[in-house]
Amino acid sequence: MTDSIQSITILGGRSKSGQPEDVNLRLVPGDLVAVVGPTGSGKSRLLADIEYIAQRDTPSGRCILINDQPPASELRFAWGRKLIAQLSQNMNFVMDATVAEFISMHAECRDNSFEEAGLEKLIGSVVSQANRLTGEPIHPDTPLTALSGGQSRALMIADTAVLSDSPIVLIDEIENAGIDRRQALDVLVQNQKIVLMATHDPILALLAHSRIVLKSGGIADVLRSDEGESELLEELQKADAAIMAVREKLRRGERLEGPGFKIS
Ligand SMILES: Nc1ncnc2c1ncn2[C@@H]1O[C@H](COP(=O)(O)OP(=O)(O)OP(=O)(O)O)[C@@H](O)[C@H]1O
Repeated sequence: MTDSIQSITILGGRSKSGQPEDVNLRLVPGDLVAVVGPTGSGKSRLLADIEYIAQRDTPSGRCILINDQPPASELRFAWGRKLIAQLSQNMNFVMDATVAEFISMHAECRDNSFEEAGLEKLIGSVVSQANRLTGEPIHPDTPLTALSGGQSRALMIADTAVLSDSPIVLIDEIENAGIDRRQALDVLVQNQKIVLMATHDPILALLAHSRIVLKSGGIADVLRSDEGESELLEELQKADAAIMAVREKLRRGERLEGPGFKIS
């Protein structure tokens, strides 16, 4: 399905108070968008509108175009549930299988015509993408239940990027533990997903190419990163790296005195 979706367009509806939204936002594969706003501001509604390919028939009155057109009704309902892959914070495996068996099962659910060599290549590709994201390498013959939290998240993200046929990936904050968040977003974007990420984390929001600002159920603004924000991102990433280094020392049971860092 990814091949058949070249764009998603959000046409504005109205906020909770009926204020019209002045929005015509076209997203293409490889776009990374943050969705920001306080609790109750309508983040989930916006994402649900995309998932249902709303045709001015949801509370927000928004219209979603696929490839610049309203979808034919049979496609709307066939696509509906498959449009969005969700990556949530709680990613733990409870299946009694190895990493390679899990990837094979997922691949075969999608397409059961894989030759053994093709499958091996696919497993290698998912595992190597996952290993870009985590400090502790994953091996194909590791049991899923033996993966750490960071390794599980990395495998889920790589599996979604490489194997899921959903063109849109919705991310609920990526926890800053055991995983390289920048690489995680890169893996999805490089695999031509349209990534929408609801977040309150300034680093994640600034890693996005643009951000949708929600207020009272309406899209109040769509901001694009500028030079000032790129500089701020660099500063925040330095501070983040310093905190991570201290956290690592804490984990190793070391004392936490100097060399300190200052945020002026
Ligand atoms: N444009 C809108 N018109 C009418 N109702 C709306 C609109 N946007 C959101 N709502 C409704 O407002 C309520 C809160 O919205 P929603 O759950 O999407 O907020 P949220 O930002 O995801 O909140 P949280 O951060 O707490 O999860 C929901 O009942 C939703 O259906």
